Amino acid sequence: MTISAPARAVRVLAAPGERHEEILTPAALDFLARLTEAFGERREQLLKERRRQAIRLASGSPLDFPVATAAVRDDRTWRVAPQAPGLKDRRVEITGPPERGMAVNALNSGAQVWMADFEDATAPTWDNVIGGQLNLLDACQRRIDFTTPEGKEYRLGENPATIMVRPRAWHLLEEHLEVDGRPVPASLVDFGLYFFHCAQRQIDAGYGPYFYLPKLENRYEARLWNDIFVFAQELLGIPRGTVRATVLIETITAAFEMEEILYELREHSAGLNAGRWDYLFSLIKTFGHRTDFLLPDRAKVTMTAPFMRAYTELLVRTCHQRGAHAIGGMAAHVPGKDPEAHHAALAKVRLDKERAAEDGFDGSWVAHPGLVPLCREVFDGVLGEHPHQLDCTREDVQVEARDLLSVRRISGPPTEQGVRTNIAVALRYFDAWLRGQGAVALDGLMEDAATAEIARVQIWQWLRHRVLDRETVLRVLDEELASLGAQHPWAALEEVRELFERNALASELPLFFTPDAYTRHLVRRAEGRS
Ligand SMILES: CC(=O)SCCNC(=O)CCNC(=O)[C@H](O)C(C)(C)COP(=O)(O)OP(=O)(O)OC[C@H]1O[C@@H](n2cnc3c(N)ncnc32)[C@H](O)[C@@H]1OP(=O)(O)O
Ligand SMILES: O=CC(=O)O
Ligand SMILES: [Mg+2]
Repeated sequence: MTISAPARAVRVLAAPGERHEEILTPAALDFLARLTEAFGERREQLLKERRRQAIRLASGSPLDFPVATAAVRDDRTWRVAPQAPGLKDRRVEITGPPERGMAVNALNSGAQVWMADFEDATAPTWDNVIGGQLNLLDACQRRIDFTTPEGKEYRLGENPATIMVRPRAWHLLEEHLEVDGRPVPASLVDFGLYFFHCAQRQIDAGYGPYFYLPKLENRYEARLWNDIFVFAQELLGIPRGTVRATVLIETITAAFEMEEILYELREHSAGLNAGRWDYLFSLIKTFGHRTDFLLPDRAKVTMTAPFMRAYTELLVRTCHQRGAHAIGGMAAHVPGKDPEAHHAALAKVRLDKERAAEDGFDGSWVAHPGLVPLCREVFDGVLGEHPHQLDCTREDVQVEARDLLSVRRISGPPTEQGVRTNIAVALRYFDAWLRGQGAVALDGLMEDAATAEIARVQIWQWLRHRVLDRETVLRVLDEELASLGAQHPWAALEEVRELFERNALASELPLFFTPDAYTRHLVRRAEGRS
């Protein structure tokens, strides 16, 4: 493979780690430089457009299905690309960070797909980012087997799951790589390195380079990804249309452009996924200033709330009308060690998967290998021998803007327990994230960047609407920090407190906690070495 030199070079601003040179090859860095040159500016324009849209919505502009694209929605003839090898049957998809042991466990779990996650489940330390790429490269080459110092063996089995990679979202930067003195967009790093090293290898193995795309806010961001796919395929001599990508519908604005997002990506589309946690976060962030969007304790905002039903049913209908898979999101419960809690968790996950399968979803996410058999059993019950239920076109579903925005029916103030839980979750998650762990089990629930965002924006929203007072928050904050310190004497309590205060107590709500926390705490720059 030859790539002619780009006008500008990538500088690596990190000390060389073990085997990093296998990923950060001159050709791979040139490829990243080309992607950055071609798309960096457009990304910045789109981030500005996000801010403009947020201001319009905050000042009362209505959110509705776009008039400008009515023709795309009305045209019943277009369909997305056919299902690619390894993506026809997606009844169970396991997600998790691309950490080595978890990668082997996920690939062997019996799920059809492993979503290797650089986004919600990964704290983007440099070692996690490059280590994750190494694990993907090793998995593609079937050389990922290893034995731990304690003697535990990890061996890749015969029928591993199909790999889909979720790069970090558009708002994040990778500060250990620079082009022209500026950090490289993290999405381009995660996409680009995996594509560069593994696209051809995956094709040779009978699959392809497959992706999950997080936190898109509109059709223009989908168009940007499509253009990146066309460009990357052309540059590396990979046939156009080989890439497949499933877009997470996990922002409130994207829910109004599901058809358009599929349309923009149609030659590379592998459907949509209902990313419920970021969706709730986005809803609170976008409309947090409005009293009719005051949400109660997180535990009370379930998938049966009418506005969540409208969102998931519209997603299934939209996908199936266009020949695309609809994949259900994540139930937060994970198996526990205590038998009673374990059974209760499994029962809750089962209900969630049953609802998804009956609604017409073609498969669903699980957070843990122990949930794979349950999810498979539920979807087997509905799909049988069929790989999907695309013929369930949900003509019965009619969703209007007000259905997606009808939060008032469940709105209300928090309970004291709800406040404490949010503070505890945010603190414990921040602590784990600062130590390089992007997903944790807390009180039987999977917590990751998306759920931590909900925890801190709910506190912010409740304070803003004066259904919670600052003294209570500060008192509970002290108590929960003390409890965290007692359980984890190594916890970075001052940094955790600061993160919480900056992200939950500021008068202006930070859009995400991750960019600032990353720059302050995770970046470990060394002198540039190239
Ligand atoms: C909102 C969203 O975006 S959802 C998608 C993003 N979030 C995620 O992907 C979270 C995925 N899940 C996880 O990371 C984990 O399940 C956690 C952190 C919640 C819990 O992990 P643990 O505390 O290690 O659970 P537990 O002790 O029960 O694990 C038992 C074994 O299963 C493995 N395991 C647990 N979850 C996974 C997973 N998702 N993938 C692969 N292996 C897993 C563990 O590594 C462990 O393996 P080992 O015995 O070889 O060490
Ligand atoms: O990424 C998934 C979500 O629920 O957020
Ligand atoms: Mg998400």
